[in-house]
Amino acid sequence: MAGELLSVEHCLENHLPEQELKEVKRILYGREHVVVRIGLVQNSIAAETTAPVAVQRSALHNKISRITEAAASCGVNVLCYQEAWTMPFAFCTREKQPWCEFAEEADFGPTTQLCQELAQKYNMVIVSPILERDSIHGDTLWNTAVVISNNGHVLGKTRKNHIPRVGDFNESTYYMEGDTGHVVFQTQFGRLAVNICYGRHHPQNWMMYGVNGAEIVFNPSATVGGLSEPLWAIEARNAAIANSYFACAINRVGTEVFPNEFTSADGKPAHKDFGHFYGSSYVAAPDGSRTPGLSRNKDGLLVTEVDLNLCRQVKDHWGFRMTQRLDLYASSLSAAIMPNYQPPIVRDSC
Ligand SMILES: NC(=O)NCCC(=O)O
Repeated sequence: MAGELLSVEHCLENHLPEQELKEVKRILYGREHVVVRIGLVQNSIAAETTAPVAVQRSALHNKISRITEAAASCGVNVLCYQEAWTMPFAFCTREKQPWCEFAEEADFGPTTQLCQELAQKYNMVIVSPILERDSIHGDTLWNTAVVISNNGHVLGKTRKNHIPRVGDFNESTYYMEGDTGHVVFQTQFGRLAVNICYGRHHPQNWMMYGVNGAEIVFNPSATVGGLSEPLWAIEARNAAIANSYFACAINRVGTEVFPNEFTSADGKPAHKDFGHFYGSSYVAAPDGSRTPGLSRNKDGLLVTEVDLNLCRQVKDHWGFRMTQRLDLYASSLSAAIMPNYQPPIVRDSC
């Protein structure tokens, strides 16, 4: 043998077949900790809202392709974009046209095709939240996240369960309440789920992804400072703690100005913008720690490494999942949703 041995590991890696190497490493070093590099993307729109739909979408495709390349150069394994990333957040307008034209098929639309190319090229799982057009079911629109495996295949889709009816978030005008339940996607880099935007105000929505085994739950959002900023830092972080998983909150940035005025039905003057989308994307861990947030007004890519084994360590330490008494709540809730339900309120008869 020429020269000094570089290291035992190097020698093993060079000479052992993959499966045996794994087993030898387990015997030598103990259980392998799964470290996953997560990327979150927050961005402003890339063209005027008056530009043709195809121009607006392609400008966003270009911007996001560049950010995805940057994520790849940081070694990101799983990348998630913001809610309805291919379009301005036009739901405030209540106009159907041209905004419904942004909807596209989840399985084979142009955005999914782009994400498939990127996922395969960079060996990266991509979570791509879009406005979905489901032509098989009567052209129904949904607010959907498409999950693309790192081999470029569409792993599946999950739809937004809770639709906001607050302020200018008039989203029920555009798409239906999701019908995919609380799907969890087993990927090479862990079990992922997606709780889209307004679902973050519903602890039971977060909870169900945990019940179904998620280790990382993304919350791609679009929300404005005047409405939700005081809640932002709390909700995903609390979800991570309560459910012993990693929670990743993503919000878009900038102020989007629309061609026609709309009102907020509050007696105040009509206006053309939604307010400021405040970014501030972050990742929270099951032990309650969190990353700093991204900027309130700049495009950003947050890259963070997470050890998925922390989910189990925290479960064993705190026991929140073990003590959560799902049986108690299942029977209480089954009773509470009945039309003739009488809440067990004990009243003072005097
Ligand atoms: N997109 C969306 O669901 N926004 C609702 C506003 C919020 O939840 O802060």
